[in-house]
Amino acid sequence: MSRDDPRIQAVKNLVELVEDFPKPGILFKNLFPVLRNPAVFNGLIQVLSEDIKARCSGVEVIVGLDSRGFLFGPGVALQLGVAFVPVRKKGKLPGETISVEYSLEYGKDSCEIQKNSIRPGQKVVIIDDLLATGGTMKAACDLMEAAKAEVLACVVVIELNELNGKDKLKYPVISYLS
Ligand SMILES: O=P(O)(O)OC[C@H]1O[C@H](OP(=O)(O)OP(=O)(O)O)[C@H](O)[C@@H]1O
Ligand SMILES: Nc1ncnc2[nH]cnc12
Repeated sequence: MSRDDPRIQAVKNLVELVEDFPKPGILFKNLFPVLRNPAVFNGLIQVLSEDIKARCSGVEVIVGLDSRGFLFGPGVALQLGVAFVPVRKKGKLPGETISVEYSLEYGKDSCEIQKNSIRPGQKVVIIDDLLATGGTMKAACDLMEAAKAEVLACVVVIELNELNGKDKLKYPVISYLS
């Protein structure tokens, strides 16, 4: 089981916990120290890639979420020899886009992909650093459905179990730390 993999334990040891950031009451889990340690960062990319290869047969596209999904998605896509496609927050992508709106704690936001970036029927795996309420990942799943892609799994390094983000998602969630 990958959660017990020493490469994941090494990641766990580097996660920085910051109280009351960015707001009072939030315990922020910062993965940036992992990127300062090439051996641990590489180990994480290897574990993610091995699991996706084993569990998401036929994956054709790794979809990374703006912005911290961009830290891990491209490395995994390179390992697997498949495409990387970014989901961006609104107004950042040129040309024709597909957008979906999603709810935040206060108000709404939207995210987008370039219309020609994913073909109907393509098998995709969505990657982000962390699943909290699940609103961001749900919006990405909705975008994939709008593009008629087939979502094989949602992969995050950290899942905040107490927020039940998984309940918003109808696809398998693969996570490593909580
Ligand atoms: O499950 P949710 O409640 O939607 O929260 C999880 C999202 O929040 C964070 O991103 P953030 O919006 O802070 O943007 P960033 O990656 O650009 O820092 C995190 O990287 C996830 O994308
Ligand atoms: N607790 C948390 N730590 C890091 N990123 C987050 N995004 C949403 N909640 C977060």
